[in-house]
Amino acid sequence: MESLSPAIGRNFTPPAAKSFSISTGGGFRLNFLRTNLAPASRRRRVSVYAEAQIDFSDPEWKNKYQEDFELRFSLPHLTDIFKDLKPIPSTFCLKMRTPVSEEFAGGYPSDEKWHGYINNNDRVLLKVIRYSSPTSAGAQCIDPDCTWVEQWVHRAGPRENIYFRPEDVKAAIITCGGLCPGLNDVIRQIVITLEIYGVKNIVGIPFGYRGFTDRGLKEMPLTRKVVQNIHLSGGSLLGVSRGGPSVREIVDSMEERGINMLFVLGGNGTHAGAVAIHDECRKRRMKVAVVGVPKTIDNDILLMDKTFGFDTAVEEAQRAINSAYIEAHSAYRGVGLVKLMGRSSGFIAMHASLSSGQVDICLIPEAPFHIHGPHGVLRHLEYLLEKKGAAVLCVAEGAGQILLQKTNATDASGNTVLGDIGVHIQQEVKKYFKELGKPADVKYIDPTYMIRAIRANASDGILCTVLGQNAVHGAFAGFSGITVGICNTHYAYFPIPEVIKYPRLIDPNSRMWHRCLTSTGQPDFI
Ligand SMILES: Nc1ncnc2c1ncn2[C@@H]1O[C@H](COP(=O)(O)OP(=O)(O)O)[C@@H](O)[C@H]1O
Ligand SMILES: O=P(O)(O)OC[C@H]1O[C@](O)(COP(=O)(O)O)[C@@H](O)[C@@H]1O
Ligand SMILES: [Mg+2]
Repeated sequence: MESLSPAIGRNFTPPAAKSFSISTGGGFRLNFLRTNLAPASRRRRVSVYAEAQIDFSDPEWKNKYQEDFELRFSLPHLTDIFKDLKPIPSTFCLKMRTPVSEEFAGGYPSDEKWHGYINNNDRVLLKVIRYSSPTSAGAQCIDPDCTWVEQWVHRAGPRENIYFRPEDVKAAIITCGGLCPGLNDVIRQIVITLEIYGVKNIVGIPFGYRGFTDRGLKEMPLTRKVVQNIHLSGGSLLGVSRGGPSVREIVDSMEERGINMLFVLGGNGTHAGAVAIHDECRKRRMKVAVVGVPKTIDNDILLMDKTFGFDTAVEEAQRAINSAYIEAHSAYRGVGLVKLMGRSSGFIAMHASLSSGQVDICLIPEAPFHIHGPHGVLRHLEYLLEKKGAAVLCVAEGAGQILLQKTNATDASGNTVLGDIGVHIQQEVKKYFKELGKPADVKYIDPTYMIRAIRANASDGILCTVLGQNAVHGAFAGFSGITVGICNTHYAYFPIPEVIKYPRLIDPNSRMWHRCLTSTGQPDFI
């Protein structure tokens, strides 16, 4: 369960638009705009935050909210810019199993009896819990009464009509940011699906966005043969990087290379880049589809059940926890300490703690804690050593940053370089027990890069397959500036800005975090 923007307050979903307003009692103000359903481009243009309050005494507020939601989640489409663009029947049909011929003289293959296409009006329900009160655990409410408001997003999948002739397509795939299990699986599925549509010109851009401009980095031709076995190893066939050229330089390079489909695999930074590329292409009136596939081991993208690689990371993290447990329990007054990834969200730490059942203390960025003092982590550790003879701590890398010296350093992408909370806790534990004059044998494990570099497990393999295929379907359907995700076990397209407004966080009042606390038995460290 993600928490909401701290600026808005945990029980309220941030909507957008102007001309009617929501009063929240939380002291924030939101505006709504009443519009008739206009073409997607026009609707998006008018959907903006503004400064007025939603009036819940207005009997129409719910309808207005839903209209605005529809507007915010409408998908940018090539026809927003190219009004006269005419679709053609899809070349994607699984009844056509033989290789697509070089010439499409006889028209594109199709089978009228095949019901494998998604209707453009199909929708997926975004929120499935009906909270009856804002005080229900983890409740996300729009109004103070927590009224049920349906929120629908666009169903992903192949459409009957497409907006690119496969022989005109030059598709490029790029992987940016840090590694994540499953990148190769997604690359592989994108290539395979493009080929099924009949695309022959597919390339990989090496080492993230910098591959567009760095001299000496050549694009890599991709075929089914090239990608056939790449999912058997971790990492990215194409390589990754942070930082890189400006959006203008990237789009210049795309223009030069004749790229008209770009598949961008990355996290929130990469997706911000993808939106900027999409906007720049529109400005230049380039007929380009930019489609993202969210890649973040931290699982910090909004609105999705999970992102690919997360399950694998949890499974691998659990192994590290198990080692820490064995070390701690085999030592005299042993303390096992594991640091896991999670820049601003503690999902891996929470899920690995839950799945292992071996963790006594789980620390995440979303739940503040004291190390020292009567309610601090060290005092509880002392209690655990007395009671159980050993203890296991699991800490997310972004936890407790307030306790560390700030460096103000940033990486090439502008992300803050975090202090090492794992090392800090290790030192503090040693110091504390030394001063107490009691033994404590601390074993510290930092499996970060080992976790990130492994290949995807079976469930992530399937997730990557579906996301990769849907990314291609979205591009052929003429959408651009969108991304794809799993939503209540179904697959949906989202306009990119909606999923990167802020990092998805654990709600400390959610059932999942409460379950974790139940499992570890840890107290509040405040
Ligand atoms: N706001 C932004 N606008 C455009 N590009 C961005 C933005 N933020 C990050 N990027 C680019 O996206 C790439 C990946 O970003 P990074 O934050 O490292 O990883 P991630 O995508 O996993 O969050 C980098 O090449 C970076 O330059
Ligand atoms: O050392 P690197 O490569 O910069 O990566 C470290 C960061 O990558 C992450 O694993 C995930 O970051 P991204 O989602 O941006 O790739 C963070 O948890 C961690 O802080
Ligand atoms: Mg990021």
